[in-house]
Amino acid sequence: MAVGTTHHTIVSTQSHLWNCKNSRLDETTTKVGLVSIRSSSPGNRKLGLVCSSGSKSSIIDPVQLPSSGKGYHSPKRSSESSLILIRHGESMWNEKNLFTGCVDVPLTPTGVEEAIEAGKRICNIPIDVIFTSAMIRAQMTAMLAMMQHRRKKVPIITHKESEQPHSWSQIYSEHTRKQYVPVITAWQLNERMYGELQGLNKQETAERFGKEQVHEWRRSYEMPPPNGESLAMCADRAVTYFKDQVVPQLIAGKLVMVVAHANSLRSIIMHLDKLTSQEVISLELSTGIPMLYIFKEGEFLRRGSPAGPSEASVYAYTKNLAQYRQKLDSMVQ
Ligand SMILES: O=C(O)[C@@H](CO)OP(=O)(O)O
Repeated sequence: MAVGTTHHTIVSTQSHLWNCKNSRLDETTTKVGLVSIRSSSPGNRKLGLVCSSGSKSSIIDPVQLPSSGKGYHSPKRSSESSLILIRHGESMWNEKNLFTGCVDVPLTPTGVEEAIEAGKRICNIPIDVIFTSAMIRAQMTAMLAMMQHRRKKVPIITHKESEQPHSWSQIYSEHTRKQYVPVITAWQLNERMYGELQGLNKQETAERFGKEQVHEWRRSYEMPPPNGESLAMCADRAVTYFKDQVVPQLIAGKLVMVVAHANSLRSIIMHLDKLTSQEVISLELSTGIPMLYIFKEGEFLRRGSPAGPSEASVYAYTKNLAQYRQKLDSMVQ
């Protein structure tokens, strides 16, 4: 099956990327499966809708986050940056339908294809710094995606676990330094710890404990699985890390990519989109689909999933991205 077709199938079986409770599933959007999100508190936020036909997608109505002054404050108020979020490609335990959590499982060949396809979709979007979890499935995805980037910068993992690996990995050429993208790995972005469900089959667990109980363990905000982390506990570390380490990079004008996991990213998206604990129950992320946010004047503006490197709508939103793409077009590859 062609890579592009694989993506469409995956997304449409899972119905959506951002699908919140009470969301309206528009028939015309199900092909790539993105739907609008209705806010539970009317007037708080406008709907964002990405719709698709064939292999193209475009954004109809960008999300407006509240302009209540609660956003991040940047010293350079006019600065604008972008944030790409990607859930890793299919892992060997996704394929077997096993609870994975903090077990460090690699990608399947399909996951490798998904990562490459994700890279093609974002190959015109500049990336200055990459954050991944400490897990191999996220790191494989980040590296494979970067192989597709037109700028051909080399992603290099930054080892800061102690002084020695850090000092032993210094780069002594200014020219070479300009040609790399630092990859910062952080356990805080790891998948939620699934406790005693890790390694169990999801279907068999639902049969044993009941579908509703298992759904609550998997999707509710507050309820942890037995001896594992709830989404709230996962958010405590993942969102804290995001605020402490990722946001300062964006404020400094850096273009950032974060490659992580279904639930660590659900907690981050819940924060970015200001979803309630009810709304986040229905938030599902497909493997290997990039999601773009523009960070502007201290606010995150969700821009959907770039369908391909030449998708005009992604670049139409920001002058910087458009200029960067023009520059890439004019460069001899
Ligand atoms: O098993 C896991 O670690 C996660 C992600 O694959 O499962 P869930 O579908 O419950 O988010």
